[in-house]
Amino acid sequence: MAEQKATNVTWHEHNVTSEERQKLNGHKGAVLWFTGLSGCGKSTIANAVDRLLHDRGIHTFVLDGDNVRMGLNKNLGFSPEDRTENIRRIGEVAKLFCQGGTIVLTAFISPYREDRDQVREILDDGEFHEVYVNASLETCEERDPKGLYKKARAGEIKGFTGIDAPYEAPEKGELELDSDSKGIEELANEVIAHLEATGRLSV
Ligand SMILES: Nc1ncnc2c1ncn2[C@@H]1O[C@H](COP(=O)(O)OS(=O)(=O)O)[C@@H](OP(=O)(O)O)[C@H]1O
Ligand SMILES: Nc1ncnc2c1ncn2[C@@H]1O[C@H](COP(=O)(O)OP(=O)(O)O)[C@@H](O)[C@H]1O
Repeated sequence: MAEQKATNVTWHEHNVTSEERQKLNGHKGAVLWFTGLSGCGKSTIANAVDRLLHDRGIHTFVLDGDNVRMGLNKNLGFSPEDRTENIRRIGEVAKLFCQGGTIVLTAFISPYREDRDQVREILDDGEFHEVYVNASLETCEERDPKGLYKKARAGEIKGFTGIDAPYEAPEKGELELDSDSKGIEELANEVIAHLEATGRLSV
């Protein structure tokens, strides 16, 4: 948990309530937290779901690993402490989007269970949906779209998730996607079905 440094700060209540935002949008806010190894399909699936929802008139936004690391989190690397801070900041940003009524899709490895649980903690009941994109290390290494596994195996990248840094799979996630054997379209539709079943796509 990051400590509160600033003193003399006061929380301001919003004038427009989240119920009013939901009514305007026609749906609730949510955080779809995709987690899994590099190359498991987080980004591709999140963007496919984003497209399907957007085309149905749902307000969405994707927060993506590499993009956030080039801006907001450009001062963070891949040490355990930096990964924790990366996820903490992204969790807070996702919370703001969610409060604004958006369905946020995040695509970060987020390897530590405790860090993901912390994000769950700061959100209201029903808002956080941990989506485990389950692809074996073998599958991810085979895909290796950025050639990073090859570099990690060659010792050119140290502390690479799944090779010489840990990945802690979800134990109580809301949804698990089999990215070893199913295609993007099928998996994206499973996510939509989950959102429908949990009532997030209506008021
Ligand atoms: N050491 C190491 N370990 C894992 N990944 C690495 C590393 N170095 C660079 N990359 C690239 O950074 C992407 C992961 O960033 P994340 O912000 O999702 O990581 S984390 O959640 O903070 O662990 C990850 O992208 P994805 O493939 O999209 O997951 C990699 O491309
Ligand atoms: N279920 C899947 N079936 C086949 N190919 C996939 C699947 N999921 C992802 N891919 C492919 O694997 C590669 C890595 O996917 P990506 O979404 O970048 O993963 P991540 O964001 O988890 O690193 C991409 O080339 C993507 O098209």
